[in-house]
Amino acid sequence: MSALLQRPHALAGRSSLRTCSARHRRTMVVTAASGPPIMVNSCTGKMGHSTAEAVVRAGLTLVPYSLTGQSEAVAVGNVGVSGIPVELVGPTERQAALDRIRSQYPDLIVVDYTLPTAVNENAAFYCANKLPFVMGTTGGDRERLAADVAAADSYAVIAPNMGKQIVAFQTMMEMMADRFPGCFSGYSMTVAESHQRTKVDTSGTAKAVVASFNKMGLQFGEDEIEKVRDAEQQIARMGVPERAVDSGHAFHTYTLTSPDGSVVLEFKHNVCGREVYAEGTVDACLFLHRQIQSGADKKLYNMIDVLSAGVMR
Ligand SMILES: NC(=O)C1=CN([C@@H]2O[C@H](COP(=O)(O)OP(=O)(O)OC[C@H]3O[C@@H](n4cnc5c(N)ncnc54)[C@H](OP(=O)(O)O)[C@@H]3O)[C@@H](O)[C@H]2O)C=CC1
Ligand SMILES: O=C(O)C1=N[C@H](C(=O)O)C[C@H](O)C1
Repeated sequence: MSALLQRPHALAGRSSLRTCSARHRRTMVVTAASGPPIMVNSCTGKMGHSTAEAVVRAGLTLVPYSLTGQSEAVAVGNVGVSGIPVELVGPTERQAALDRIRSQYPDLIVVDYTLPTAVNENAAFYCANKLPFVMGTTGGDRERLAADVAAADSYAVIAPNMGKQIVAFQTMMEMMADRFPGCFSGYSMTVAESHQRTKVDTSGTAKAVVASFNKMGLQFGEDEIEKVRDAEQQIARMGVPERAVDSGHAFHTYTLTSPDGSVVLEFKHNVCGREVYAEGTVDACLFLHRQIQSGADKKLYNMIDVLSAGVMR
């Protein structure tokens, strides 16, 4: 019997899916529903694992393979997602593995929740293989990312936040910027974002919201966003519940103040856990599948497109 990684980063012994998974794999192939098969990279991470669980919850086929990084998890062989063994594929085997996977799941859509350092290389790999993908990973060179997708003429949804209600907030900020450009001219702003201490980059969501505030007249650079990663501050100052400090949270506060201090506006969005993003990621996959099936001319989307299409559950 295979030893599985039942939770991300909880290595549970060494085994190889090749020796034990035929029975499981047969089980997984029959779970096919009306949507596309979805391969989640990387199921060893917090977001990847949660998204893979959401795929299963939605009754879609979870492709039982996951591209991952260099960690020892690859040596263990597989990770358990809702009882399904998912084989981990390291960087050196990924092309050969993908060729095999594609012959079994020709319509697959890839989800990427990896690390900022992997974003561009992974996207280049998906583009080179003409794989439609949903990129939830933040950071990396975002301009290059968009340019690579455009050059490859590939289908993709790229967004720093997949949570329906947060995407709605982002949309509202974009609309406000379009409708009232310069409305906060002269105001000053502070932005604080708190995340689990393993988060290496500055929040991509905060960067996107700051871009809208810039259009509203605020002079504010991405480098001025305060990253809160200290547990004591997270609890005492940001109000993060203790249980969410390490397991995953995203608390954002944007405070806008008039030149004389007489007017203050505060925008806040606080999320504990991963589920809201995971569910939105499944919506993005279903949306992308629909666009591909209809042969849509537009190929590169963000989550505001997905929300605006009215397809978020
Ligand atoms: N768009 C959205 O709604 C959201 C986006 N995010 C973003 O998702 C990303 C991941 O976050 P989170 O899951 O918390 O991070 P984790 O650190 O928990 O997971 C990252 C995973 O990426 C894997 N990895 C590293 N390098 C590669 C590679 N080259 N190819 C494939 N896999 C690789 C790691 O595996 P290994 O150890 O084997 O290297 C690890 O399991 C971040 O950028 C975060 O900002 C997070 C929440 C919501
Ligand atoms: O790493 C996280 O956790 C999150 N990352 C995304 C970001 O960088 O904005 C989305 C959300 O904040 C959670």
